[in-house]
Amino acid sequence: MSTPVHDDPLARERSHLGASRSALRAMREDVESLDIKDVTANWVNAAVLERQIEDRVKALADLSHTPLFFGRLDYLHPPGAAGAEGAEGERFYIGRRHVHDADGDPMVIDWRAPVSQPFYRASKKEPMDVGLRRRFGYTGGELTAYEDEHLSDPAEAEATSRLLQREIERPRVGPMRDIVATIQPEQDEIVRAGLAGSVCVQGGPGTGKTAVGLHRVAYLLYAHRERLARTGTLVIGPNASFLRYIEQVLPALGELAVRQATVDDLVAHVEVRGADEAATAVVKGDARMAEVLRRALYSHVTPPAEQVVVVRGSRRWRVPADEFQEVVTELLERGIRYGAAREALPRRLAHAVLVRMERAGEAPDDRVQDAVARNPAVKAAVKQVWPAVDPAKLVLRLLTDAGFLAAHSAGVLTEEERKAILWRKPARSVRSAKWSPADAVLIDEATDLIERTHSLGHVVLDEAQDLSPMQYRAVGRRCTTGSATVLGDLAQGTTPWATRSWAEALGHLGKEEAVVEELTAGFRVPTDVIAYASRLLPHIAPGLTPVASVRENPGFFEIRAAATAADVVAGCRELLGREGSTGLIAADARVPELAAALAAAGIGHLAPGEETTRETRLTLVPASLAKGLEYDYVVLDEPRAVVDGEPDERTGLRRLYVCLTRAVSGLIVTHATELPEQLTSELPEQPA
Ligand SMILES: Nc1ncnc2c1ncn2[C@@H]1O[C@H](COP(=O)(O)OP(=O)(O)OP(=O)(O)O)[C@@H](O)[C@H]1O
Repeated sequence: MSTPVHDDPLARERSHLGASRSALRAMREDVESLDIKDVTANWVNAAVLERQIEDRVKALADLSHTPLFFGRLDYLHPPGAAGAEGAEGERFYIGRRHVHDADGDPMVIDWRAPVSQPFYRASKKEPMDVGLRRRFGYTGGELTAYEDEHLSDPAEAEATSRLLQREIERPRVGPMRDIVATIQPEQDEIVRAGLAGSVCVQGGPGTGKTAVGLHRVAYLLYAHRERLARTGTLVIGPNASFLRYIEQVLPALGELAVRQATVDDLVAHVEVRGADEAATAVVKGDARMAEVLRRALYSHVTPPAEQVVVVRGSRRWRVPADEFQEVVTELLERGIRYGAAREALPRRLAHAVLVRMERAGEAPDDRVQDAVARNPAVKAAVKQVWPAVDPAKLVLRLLTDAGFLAAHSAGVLTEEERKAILWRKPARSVRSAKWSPADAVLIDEATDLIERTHSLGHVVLDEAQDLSPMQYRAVGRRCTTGSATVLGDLAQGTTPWATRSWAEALGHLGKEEAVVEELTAGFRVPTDVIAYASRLLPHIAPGLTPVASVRENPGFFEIRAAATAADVVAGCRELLGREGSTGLIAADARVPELAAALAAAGIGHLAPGEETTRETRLTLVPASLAKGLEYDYVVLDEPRAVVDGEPDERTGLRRLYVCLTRAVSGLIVTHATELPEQLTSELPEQPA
């Protein structure tokens, strides 16, 4: 005889799941059946409404692979009555979205709601009025398990959650997934930090920085929906393949309107077709360039040499040069943007004329002031004294005209630095110039000097350690009136201008007040592998705390000699025999040879960021693109070549650190040449 439903907790939970699904379906049908003809006769409104309805229907979809709820909280007392005798607390199911029944009573509560917070934060030490915390386990969309913690029961021992562990250990397939079911308390604190403040997170590889940043955006959009819908949000990542890897996390959380971009995308004022040598890019990325640009721009403002004479009818009105100068000085001192001041200038001159008209007994009104401001003599005077400047042309001139650069960088740049940034082959025009990424950032700075950049409500900046000071400024001006979440790892900085300290970076960003948090629990890399990679830490970022892996599965880790590319491919074939994704990471220069060897062996492969399929689970990853990505299994080819692929040893070792920390379940390091000594210093090499 089967157990009746009311005695079988799992059956009861399944029945709640079924009921929640039906309720969600009813919510969706309600929206679908809205007849907008009744609501609006205007076709523009109708089109807007229709789109909103479509979005809402999309947001209410019941996705079979994402369980509707993953947790349950039974509170001890009703809200606001903690400690009240006799009254029972409510029960809430925690999921990705809010679901209510026909009466409007909640069936599932959004994970971001305040009542959901104890699901992530409550502990035996601080139960937050939670009597029971239940986690649910699913297999193929079916609710198959649950796990209870009685937080207020002193007799119950604290235990690690098996379901949590299972989620952490699950094989990785396809793009990044959300972690709503298993956000850890220290991560949750960052996720739910207020919108007003900026947060900076230093964390080693796999500590969940990217995950935390994305969940923070989702949380902020929930808590400040209207404000952020107006002001906008932005997630910045290091490159297109990384953005492809993370792009599905926010939509899966119901957030479809978050822009994701690289810093290069943000500053794409010109077509970038060139590249700088490291020494050049370092100078161009230095914050002192902002001062050079400012000086160069304002050198266009010249003291008025003559009076302005405005002829109206039979009368002539004169604004003497010294009064004109006073207006100019006042505008310079007010610190408004170059362009705004230039726009204000004609009206200021017109005002001076109007004052004279009034003194002469006339009674001019606003229309007269407008007309005077548009008078050709006023326009000509403004053009002379405060000319329009094109930001790209300004940068072009600085980079091509040695005299102009010298004049405006005196005392700011050294002679050597000037030489480093002057183009050897001067371009004739903005269009024909071979702009580099660093040049585009300079143009962005100049653009902002002329016209204020639009500021968003919140910006998440991932892999921040690689930004130059000028890039930080470019990001900072996109959130001057908003806040930022800055994520990074000083040990993974691989650009010549990589961040040395977060305080410095936050200064360039204009967010000096940001709190710096550290995450040290590692969710990706197995213990043995992270211990091996951490041998590099004293050489690449002394003082940083090594990551402590929370994975129980020891994974596997092997170092083996591989004389040829075919040996490397053999390693890949071995790993492809296991479940999940495999990455072959190699120095950029070795990628073509390995691609050929894979093809010769009949093994198909993908490029980073491309989605793995059942047939193709191997990604060939150039070391320069490995950052931020992860694979179940990794073959890391020739560490020495990875190090040597960078301009200096420290950067090389940092690149190697990034590459060594991409594996979730297992790593094979293959090498034909000797391993870098910093890796071999502790353990003798295992036999091949
Ligand atoms: N609380 C968690 N529960 C389950 N998985 C988690 C948790 N936190 C992070 N992860 C997983 O760990 C992996 C690493 O996370 P993430 O990529 O965000 O780390 P990171 O700190 O940005 O790493 P890197 O420095 O290498 O870019 C991801 O697969 C992520 O989903």
